[in-house]
Amino acid sequence: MHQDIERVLISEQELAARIAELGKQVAADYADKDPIFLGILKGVVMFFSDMIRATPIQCQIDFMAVSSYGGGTSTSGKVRMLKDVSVDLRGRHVVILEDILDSGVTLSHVCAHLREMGPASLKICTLLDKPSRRQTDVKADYVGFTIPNEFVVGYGLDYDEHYRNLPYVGILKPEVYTK
Ligand SMILES: O=P(O)(O)OC[C@H]1O[C@H](OP(=O)(O)OP(=O)(O)O)[C@H](O)[C@@H]1O
Ligand code: HPA
Ligand SMILES: [Mg+2]
Repeated sequence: MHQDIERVLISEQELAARIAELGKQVAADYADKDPIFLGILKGVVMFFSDMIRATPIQCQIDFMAVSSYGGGTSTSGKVRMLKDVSVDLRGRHVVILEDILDSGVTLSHVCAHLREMGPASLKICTLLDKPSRRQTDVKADYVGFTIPNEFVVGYGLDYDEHYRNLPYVGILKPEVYTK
């Protein structure tokens, strides 16, 4: 295990098993809808690639890049859009794929932006949900794991742009971000 990790919260095996289940559920719900899976970069990178391979239906993919945490462990409250969608969402069934729903500031902002584009439907699929931190009333339609109020990294999630390449989700030692 990495020296900065206090403990593994979700192992590689647990991630794979849960994503296989989520993929089956989303595939059943969207089988005839040719959905657009819209990933919110950068944190979603690993979940996105595993999730779409677990969802073997006709679909398209696209990405937005937004950032609000910078080098901190709580939201700055300001969501910077670094890359907008690049396909036409009008009349399409859109499933947002996210790594984590925490304060909800990011997804509230993203959903408001996407609704203006006139999708036929808009749903949220998040690997991790941390409801204890919520500041907005956004709710996910598909949740991989509900997690406690801890700052987690790995499997795409970062602290100050590091740890994204860990294959598991781990709790970061508080001394790493309080020093
Ligand atoms: O619910 P919230 O409190 O808004 O937090 C969730 C968002 O925070 C992280 O993004 P971040 O701004 O760190 O950008 P990144 O994906 O590039 O790491 C994460 O990937 C989510 O998009
Ligand atoms: O717990 C977290 N870890 C990493 N990035 C995050 N963005 C929101 N919450 C988190
Ligand atoms: Mg981040």
